[in-house]
Amino acid sequence: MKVGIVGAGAIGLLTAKLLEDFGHQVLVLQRTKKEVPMLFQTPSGDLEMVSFSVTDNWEDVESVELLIVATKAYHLPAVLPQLRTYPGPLLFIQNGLVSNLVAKKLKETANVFGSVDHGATIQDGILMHTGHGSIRFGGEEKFAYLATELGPVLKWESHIEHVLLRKAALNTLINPLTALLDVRNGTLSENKALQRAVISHYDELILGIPVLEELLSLEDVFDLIKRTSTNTSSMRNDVLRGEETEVDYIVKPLLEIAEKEGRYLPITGYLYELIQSKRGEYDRKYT
Ligand SMILES: NC(=O)C1=CN([C@@H]2O[C@H](COP(=O)(O)OP(=O)(O)OC[C@H]3O[C@@H](n4cnc5c(N)ncnc54)[C@H](OP(=O)(O)O)[C@@H]3O)[C@@H](O)[C@H]2O)C=CC1
Ligand SMILES: CC(C)(CO)C(=O)C(=O)O
Repeated sequence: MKVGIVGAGAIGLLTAKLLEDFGHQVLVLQRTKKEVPMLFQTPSGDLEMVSFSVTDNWEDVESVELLIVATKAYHLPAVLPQLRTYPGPLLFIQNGLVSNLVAKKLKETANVFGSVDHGATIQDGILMHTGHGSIRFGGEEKFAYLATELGPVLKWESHIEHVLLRKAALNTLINPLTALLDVRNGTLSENKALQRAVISHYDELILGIPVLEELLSLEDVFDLIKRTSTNTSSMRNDVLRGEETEVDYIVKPLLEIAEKEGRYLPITGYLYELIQSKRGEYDRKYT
């Protein structure tokens, strides 16, 4: 299948590599022409040479059968207008809950949404696959064929909204704290006080958004923290680099979901504001 990927970042290139390994023809669209990694490191540490087909011309991806948008969520306001005339399907794989934004801006296109469980980063010109996982996606049933055509890289989920909500809750519990305290994920379970803080925050989320209780247990939360214990969360990474964060797409939608039911989430709201305060650093850098 001919697949286009918007964004030559860690997840865009990892997805390209995995799809190419299964025989698909992949073209990666960069914002501006830049060198891409030529080395790939597997989760077990083995190195392989890689080569990607890249372009910075949107016209080149017009004829693909699927376009995967692998930018950060905060890039979407700039990217979505470019996608208005694309016939689709479009697969959005950002962390967070972006479907409302996409639906508002792209009324005519066919959109599906996914969640990435892989870990990936680009360091010293090497694309590193730091954690095995999958890309689960879903939406209108008529797009389930994509999972069959694309092979094991993409897994169809009939209730993708639950997968995305669960992931947003996990990211809300882990990312802001690690970013604010400048600690790796594992510290949240190793430090007893932080462990208690995560438990209180979890209790608040399941009281405020009751459906979460069926989707996410406290054990799941600490299991993920332990599995990613050496990770720098994406929010901590963004804050450290003085970049924008995905807080408006991960944390804010949870506040809004609870608010619709007349509930306020004080811990979540407090963390949201503290992360927003870091935005000042981003604004100072860019304005
Ligand atoms: N990395 C990980 O382990 C995981 C990431 N995710 C999620 O996946 C998404 C992608 O993350 P990740 O790959 O790490 O992020 P990166 O920052 O590595 O990649 C984002 C890429 O998008 C590119 N981009 C931005 N705007 C445009 C544009 N207009 N046209 C073309 N390209 C553009 C950026 O280009 P430029 O270099 O020019 O800025 C950058 O290369 C995020 O939502 C993240 O939360 C989810 C699970 C794990
Ligand atoms: C799962 C976790 C917390 C891994 O670091 C992540 O998705 C992130 O950092 O955004």
